[in-house]
Amino acid sequence: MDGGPQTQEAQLRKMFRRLSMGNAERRTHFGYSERRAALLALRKTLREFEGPIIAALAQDFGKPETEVRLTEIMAVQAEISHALRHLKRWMRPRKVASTLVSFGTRARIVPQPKGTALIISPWNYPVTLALGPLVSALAAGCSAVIKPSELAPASAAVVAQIVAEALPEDLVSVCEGGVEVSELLLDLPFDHIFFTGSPRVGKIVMQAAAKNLTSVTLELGGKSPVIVGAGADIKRAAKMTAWGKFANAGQTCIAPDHVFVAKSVETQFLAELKAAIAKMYGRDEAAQAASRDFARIINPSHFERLSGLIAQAEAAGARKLTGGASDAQSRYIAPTVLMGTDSQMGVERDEIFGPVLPVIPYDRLDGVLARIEAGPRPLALYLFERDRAVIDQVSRSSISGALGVNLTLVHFLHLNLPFGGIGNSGLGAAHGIWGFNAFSYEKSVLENRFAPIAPLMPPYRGARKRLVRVMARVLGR
Ligand SMILES: NC(=O)c1ccc[n+]([C@@H]2O[C@H](COP(=O)([O-])OP(=O)(O)OC[C@H]3O[C@@H](n4cnc5c(N)ncnc54)[C@H](O)[C@@H]3O)[C@@H](O)[C@H]2O)c1
Repeated sequence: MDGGPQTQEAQLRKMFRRLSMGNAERRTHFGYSERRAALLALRKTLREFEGPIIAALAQDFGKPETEVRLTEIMAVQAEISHALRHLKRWMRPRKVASTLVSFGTRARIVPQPKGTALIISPWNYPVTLALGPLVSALAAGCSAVIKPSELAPASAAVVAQIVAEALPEDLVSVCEGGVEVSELLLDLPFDHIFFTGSPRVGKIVMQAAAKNLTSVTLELGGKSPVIVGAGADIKRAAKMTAWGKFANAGQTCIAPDHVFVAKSVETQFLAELKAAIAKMYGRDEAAQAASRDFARIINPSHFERLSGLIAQAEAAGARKLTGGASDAQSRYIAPTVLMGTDSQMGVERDEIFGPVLPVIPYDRLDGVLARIEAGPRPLALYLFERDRAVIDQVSRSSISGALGVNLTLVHFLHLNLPFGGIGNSGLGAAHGIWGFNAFSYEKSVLENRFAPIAPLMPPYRGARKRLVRVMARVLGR
C-alpha cells in the first residue's frame, strides 16, 4: 500500500467496501460451481508459481526446496483437493429431526458465508498459512483480505502475485505491510478474522475484533512438549523429534519445543538423537553449516534472541550435547541440543521457535503431566510410547490442541482432523470441514407445516393452562 497513514487508511476502507459490497449477491451467486472454479484457479496458479515460491522462501530465510515443496506447496494443494472433493457435501443444507416441542415443523441447518474475512498470517510458513485459510474462506463462499507477514517480504509478494493472477480483486485482496497495516485492517468491520501468529498478538486481535463483535479463529503458538516414555521405541522417538524440531530450523508452531525423557532411557535417547541429527544434517559442524536441508533464522533480532537463550542457559549451567555453532551474517544456528537446563532459564520458560532443544530427564510421568497441566495449554503434545496403558493415560489426562503419538508434525497434514489450539494456543480450528465452518455461519431454518402452536398462546386458562403444565412435566422427565 502506498502513501501516508491518511491515504493508506482511505485505500484500505475503499478496498474493504469493494470486497464487502458484493456479499449479498455472492450469497446467491457464489455457489458450488463458482467456488469450485475459484479453487481450481488457485490450484493452477499455485502450480505455475512453484519456482517463484521456492525462490522467495530461499530469499526470506534459506528454506530448503524440498521443505518448501512439502510444507508450503503440497500442504496448500492438499487443502484445495480435499475441499474440492468434499465441497458439495459441506455446502448442503442438513435436515435435522423434529423434537417433541417442534412437532409439525421441518428443520434444516443452512451453512452460509459469513461475508468478508480478514486473514492475518505469520512469516514462518508464509504461503501455507496465508493460502490455506484462503482455501477455506473461498470454499465457504467468503471474500477475503490477506495480510501476510512483513518479516517474509519475498514470500508476501509471491502470495500477492498468486492471488492477483488467480482471483478477481473484488473477491480477494492481499495487503502487504507491517503492524500499522494490520492495525488499520483490524479497525474495519470484517465478518470474520482468521489470525495465525503469537499469543501476544492474538490478544490484540481478539480485543480489536470485540469492537465490531467480529468472530475470530486464533491459531497461536506456545511450548509443545515431547514425552519420551520408558516404553518408547527410542530410535523412532529420536528421529521424529529431530525432524519435527529442526525442520524449518525449529520455526514451526507445532515443533517439539522441549523433550521430557524417562531417566531409564535417557542415555540411549541422547545417543540416538545425536545420530539422527548427524544423519539428517551432517556429521560435523562444517557439514551441518553446509547442509542444503537446513533453513536459516528469519531475521537478526530472532537470531540474537536465540543466541541469547543458548548463552544464558550455558552461563547458568546447561551443557550442549550437540550444536551451538552459529553465524550472524547468514543467521545460521546449528541444530542444538541442551542438557541440564532448569525452569528458571528462558529456554524452559518461553516458546523457543528456533533450532534449540532442551532435553529434560524425569523419574515419574505423573510429575511431567502435572507440570504440563500447570503451564499454558500446548498446541501439540507428542508422546513416544509403546505401552497402550500409558498412551491412554496421557491421552485422557492431558489437554492440548493435538496429541501426536509416536510421531511429530504430520497431524498438520491430516485434513480429517481439526487443527487448532486451546487457551493460550488458540481458539477454533482450521483445515478441511473445520476451516469451512470457521468462515461459515450455520443458519437454522424452521418451517411450519402443521405445528400445533396456537394452543400455546394466551389467554392461559383451562385446557391451555393444563396443556402447558403437562408439557413441562413430560419434558422434565
Ligand atoms: N497455530 C498455528 O497454526 C501457528 C502457525 C504458525 C505460527 N504460529 C505462531 O506464530 C508465532 C510466530 O509468528 P510471527 O512472529 O509472525 O507472529 P506475530 O504474532 O508476531 O505476527 C503475526 C501477524 O500479526 C501481525 N502483527 C504483529 N504485531 C501486530 C500488532 N501489534 N497488531 C496487529 N497485527 C500485528 C504481523 O504483521 C503478522 O502478519 C509463534 O508464536 C508461532 O507459534 C502459530
